[in-house]
Amino acid sequence: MAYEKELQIALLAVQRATILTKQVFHSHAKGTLSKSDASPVTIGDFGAQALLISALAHAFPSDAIVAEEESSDLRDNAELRRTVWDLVKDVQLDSKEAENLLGGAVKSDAAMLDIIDKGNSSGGNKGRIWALDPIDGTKGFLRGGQYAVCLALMVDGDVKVGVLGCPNLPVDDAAPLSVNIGANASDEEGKGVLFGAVLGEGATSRPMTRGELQKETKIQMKQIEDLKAATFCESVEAGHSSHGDQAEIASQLGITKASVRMDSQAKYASIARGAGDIYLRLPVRKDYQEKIWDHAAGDLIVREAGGEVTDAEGKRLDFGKGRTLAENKGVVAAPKQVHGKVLEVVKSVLGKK
Ligand SMILES: Nc1ncnc2c1ncn2[C@@H]1O[C@H](COP(=O)(O)OS(=O)(=O)O)[C@@H](OP(=O)(O)O)[C@H]1O
Ligand SMILES: [Mg+2]
Ligand SMILES: [Mg+2]
Ligand SMILES: [Mg+2]
Repeated sequence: MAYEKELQIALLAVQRATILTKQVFHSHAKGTLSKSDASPVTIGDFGAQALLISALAHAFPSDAIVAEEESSDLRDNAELRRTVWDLVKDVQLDSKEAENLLGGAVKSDAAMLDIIDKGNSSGGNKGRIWALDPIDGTKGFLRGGQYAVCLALMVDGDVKVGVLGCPNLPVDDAAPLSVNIGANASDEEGKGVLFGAVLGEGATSRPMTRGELQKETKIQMKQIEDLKAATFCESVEAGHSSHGDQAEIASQLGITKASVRMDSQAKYASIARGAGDIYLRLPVRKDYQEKIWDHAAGDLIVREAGGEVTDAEGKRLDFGKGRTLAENKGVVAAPKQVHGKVLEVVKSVLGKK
């Protein structure tokens, strides 16, 4: 199989990072700060980024990394730095062999800061670049909703490997998507899934563990004949995608079921496994550029499960333009056989505005 080592390292690294995020999820103090764009970041985001990059830098030292967070808030705040370091230094996988593949523990708090900042690549369409989001859906994470730990490898701008760790999604791929899935999240027994895909080799899911990887199962999007019966997923935050446009599109497609709102790339994962059918993310603000780490893994997982992912104009998402999807607006993800129909309605609704 192509990219076998990359997939294995990515799955283990995401699994290890989720041990840390789950620990923070269950702790009272999440160390939340507000970033310059008013979005939140927590000790879980910093800690998970340090663990992910540490693993990548060990296994693939020459690869570039585009990651969401940077260390300046921790350099300016000794107490916060200590809190994150206290988490990072102790988190390890139960399997010694797996932990060795990731290079073991981070050496010191100073090394941790430098590791976090290795995610500062400007991206592009040359060579091997990892795109990583330590906690996607930080608002959801804080609210007790869905969140995802996201990692993707691009080679010359093309996504080759994608991994999503979703601690609060049910393990069972066939579990119906409840409308509350984005609100009443928990990581109790039976929750926690690792999704993976390699270009040309299909997509899989497996239960998340604290050690060795469990056996994977192939996932496929649901074959829908009748769009009226479709379930569509959208963001929780009305500022992240246009609930109004999405409701209008759904209504024109004849969809009668209420949308399922959840944070993070758990939306891509949920449609890829056939729990939902369609993911609509239509822009609210014309000037917002989507970040590559919010889409790279999900885009590949959906396409490898039999779906098509484009922007609102029908263009493939272009991950080779830097840290953002500078050439794309919005996301329309659906099973291949109905994507054209969905896109037609998206264009018509947006065209009338
Ligand atoms: N204005 C605007 N428009 C679109 N997207 C934005 C915007 N602002 C932020 N973000 C990014 O949205 C990421 C979370 O997306 P979600 O789909 O999970 O959003 S939601 O919270 O469920 O509404 C979120 O990722 P995280 O920061 O990793 O949580 C942001 O990168
Ligand atoms: Mg963020
Ligand atoms: Mg994100
Ligand atoms: Mg994030």
